[in-house]
Amino acid sequence: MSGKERGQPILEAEGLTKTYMLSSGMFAKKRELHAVRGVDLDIRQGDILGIVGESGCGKSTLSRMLLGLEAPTAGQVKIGGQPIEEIGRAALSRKVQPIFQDPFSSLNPRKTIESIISLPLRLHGIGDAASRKREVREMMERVGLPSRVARGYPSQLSGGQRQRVSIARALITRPDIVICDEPTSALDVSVQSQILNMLQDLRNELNLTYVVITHDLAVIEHLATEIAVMYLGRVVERAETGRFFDDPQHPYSQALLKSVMTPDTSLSIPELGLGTAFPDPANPPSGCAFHPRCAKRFEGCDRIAPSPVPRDGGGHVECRLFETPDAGAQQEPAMTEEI
Ligand SMILES: Nc1ncnc2c1ncn2[C@@H]1O[C@H](COP(=O)(O)OP(=O)(O)OP(=O)(O)O)[C@@H](O)[C@H]1O
Repeated sequence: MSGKERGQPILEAEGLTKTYMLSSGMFAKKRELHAVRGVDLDIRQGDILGIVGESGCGKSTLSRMLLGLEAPTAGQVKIGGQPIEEIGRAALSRKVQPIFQDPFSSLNPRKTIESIISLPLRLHGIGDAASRKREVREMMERVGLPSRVARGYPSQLSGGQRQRVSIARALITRPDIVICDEPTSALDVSVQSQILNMLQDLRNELNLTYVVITHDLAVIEHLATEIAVMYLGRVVERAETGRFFDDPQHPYSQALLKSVMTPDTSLSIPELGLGTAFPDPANPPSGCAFHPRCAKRFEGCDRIAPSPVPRDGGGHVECRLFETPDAGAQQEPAMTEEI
């Protein structure tokens, strides 16, 4: 489907950039760390965009900016076409809600489950005590929590139940967009797919749009309609999920997919066989940031930054191989293993 047929984006990022200034002492010169570098995204109603990449590539920084929790250094986020600075904090938190990775640390241990789930309603002054109670019970039922746990505390629940509580709390004000940062990585494997299936059902029932941040391609394959692959603060490939898994185009995406074949995807992206470690965002490689690890690099990749090239079926790939049709013929000998 073309972008036009799918209607206007509900969430957009335009040239979104975050540069942190690092100080290494009172008299030392500050250094710049480019966490997110000019990211453009457009997410349509009902989409589930999975953002994947190695630790340190900028996923969480990007999600904090999408939530309005962190101001960008440059660029902007729009919801329904309106810049988020114009929306105001209270209205914004009714439109966009986060679900965090660790349901235990994000739930107040001294509050009852009912009080935790109803907090956003109370903060926004929605309803009276009786209607809030009804809303909470209804939402608990939707997320598969038995009503008897309402008067219990987070420590009495399993990890999966705690994540159901944080999902109920995120959805109680009926947001349009939910930003899920590693929604299942703290959970037992047996519970992960239950939570992913539930997120999918809730999206259909409540007309939600998700951005799912993860290092785990299995989560993307299970849940996402589209994928954005991040590398050192850039989205280096964006595609519809099925097309991506059938035909990953960026050499980094190909290495990521290959890594899924290794057994332990639970803690972080496993060894990618790329020869060198993820680069330091405070000292990024010149040209294409991926070139030191790329088995397909060729003349100029160490000097010239690639530009996005449209992919068949929508999305883009940011690799000079696709800008220069005969580039493969000029490949430099690779220092890394074949991908
Ligand atoms: N407040 C901050 N001050 C300075 N540097 C930061 C800050 N927050 C993040 N960074 C740096 O920005 C880069 C991107 O970090 P970010 O947490 O967004 O990556 P990530 O892909 O989410 O990683 P992870 O999966 O480990 O959370 C990293 O090098 C990180 O050290």
